Amino acid sequence: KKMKPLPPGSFGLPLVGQTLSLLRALHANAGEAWLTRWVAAYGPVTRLSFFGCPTAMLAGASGNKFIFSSAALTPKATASMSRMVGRRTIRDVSGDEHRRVRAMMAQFLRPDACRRHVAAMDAEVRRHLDGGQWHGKATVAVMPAMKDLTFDVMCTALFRLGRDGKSEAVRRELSTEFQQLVKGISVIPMDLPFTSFRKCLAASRRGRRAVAGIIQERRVKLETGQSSAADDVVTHMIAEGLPDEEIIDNVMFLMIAAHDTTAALLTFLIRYLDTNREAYDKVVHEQEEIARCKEPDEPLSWEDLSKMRYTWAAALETLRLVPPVFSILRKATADIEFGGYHIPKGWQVIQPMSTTQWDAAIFPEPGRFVPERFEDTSATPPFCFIPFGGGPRVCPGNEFARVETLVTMHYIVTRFKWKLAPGCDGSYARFPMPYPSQGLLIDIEPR
Ligand code: HEM
Repeated sequence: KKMKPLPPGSFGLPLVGQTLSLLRALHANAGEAWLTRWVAAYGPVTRLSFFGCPTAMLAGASGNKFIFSSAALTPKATASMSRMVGRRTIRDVSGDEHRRVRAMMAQFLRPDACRRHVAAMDAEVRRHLDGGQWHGKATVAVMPAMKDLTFDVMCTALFRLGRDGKSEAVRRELSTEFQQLVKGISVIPMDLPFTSFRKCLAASRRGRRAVAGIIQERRVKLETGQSSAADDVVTHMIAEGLPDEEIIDNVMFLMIAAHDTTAALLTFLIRYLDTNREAYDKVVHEQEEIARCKEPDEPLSWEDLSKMRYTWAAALETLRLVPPVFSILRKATADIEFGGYHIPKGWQVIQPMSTTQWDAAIFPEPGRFVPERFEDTSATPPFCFIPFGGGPRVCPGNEFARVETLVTMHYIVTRFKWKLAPGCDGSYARFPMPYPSQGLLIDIEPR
């Protein structure tokens, strides 16, 4: 059988390839334009070189379908990510082992589990908005505030960290170390004295020690009958016999996956609602209707969340425009063929979400914020809207993120009015997570 040709494109300069050019575009929030130019020049299946690795880039819905279903593609973590969280996470295992670890997490992320998290999330969100970062403040830096909030929601709902003196100290320690170590994911992994990467590695080591302490404490409780496997994800993994090093790696990964992404979604939703008053008014109306039917201080219920259809449509539109995860990255474990081209074993395969989510043929006027597009999600063509990925690796935390987003937006919208602070233009850069300039400064006033 005659071998198909390699995809068209260029590997650019040795080692550097297109890495600096694309990273520069992402930092200038021009990544989508860069990709559009590349696809226009070479087509929907192309080759390029990224971080010194030959890479096939797929654009379009059929590429998405392929990347989510091919058994010859496995998730690939960047070297920086592996150094920060470890090499035995859910992303590093496949087949039965992957299904086993995923099931352990899903136990606490499925809709029925999320239903049980609503009360804890509600209390945590109120605690934040009543606390020093929002209450009584004239100006808020949204992204840092949202990172703090989503980190605490995750610690409370998923890891059952309490608020007593010792647990509070562990929480703050983890928060400090994670704020530092997430920066290490987006830098070149050069472990040299005085580099920012080395500082992040030190934070990662301290974070791991703190997680190891939690495992030790949970094991004692489990063995002495003070807790059960159903209590929290760490105890569950211990009861399932996962080795400690794997529990640490998975907890490190979960801690990043569970808070940074949702913080970005909330931040950009607040930004888009500020500049789209019609959508803002509809969200306010929906949330006030819910608040009107409740006693003061009565927590939100699962049923209340089901009434927040427009607010969730606005969140989905935000995920279309600014997906927190920029692209799906895989590695070919065997030679593969796609779209008439040969992709050799060992190559990276990358699928940037914007190639469908910003395609005017799929989402007319793609730069406009139109939540109505998602009022009926069945109208979206398959494999075109993929902020949570797809296939067997689809994000298992999507329901957790939905519930957390809706609870948070309910209290922000019903308690505050906001507008971008003078001097804050709402622009953002990608590292590759989107980060707004000045953390998105808003002026707030109580409603
Ligand atoms: C707006 C919020 C979120 C977005 C946009 C998001 C997006 C994603 C994406 C794109 C993937 C990769 C899928 C792939 O490679 O095919 C993923 C994987 C994952 N996410 Fe999320 N995520 C979010 C929130 C969460 C939350 C809240 C959690 C946990 C509480 C979570 C846990 C995970 C895990 C464990 C994986 C790995 C799944 C696997 O490999 O089987 N995510 N997420």
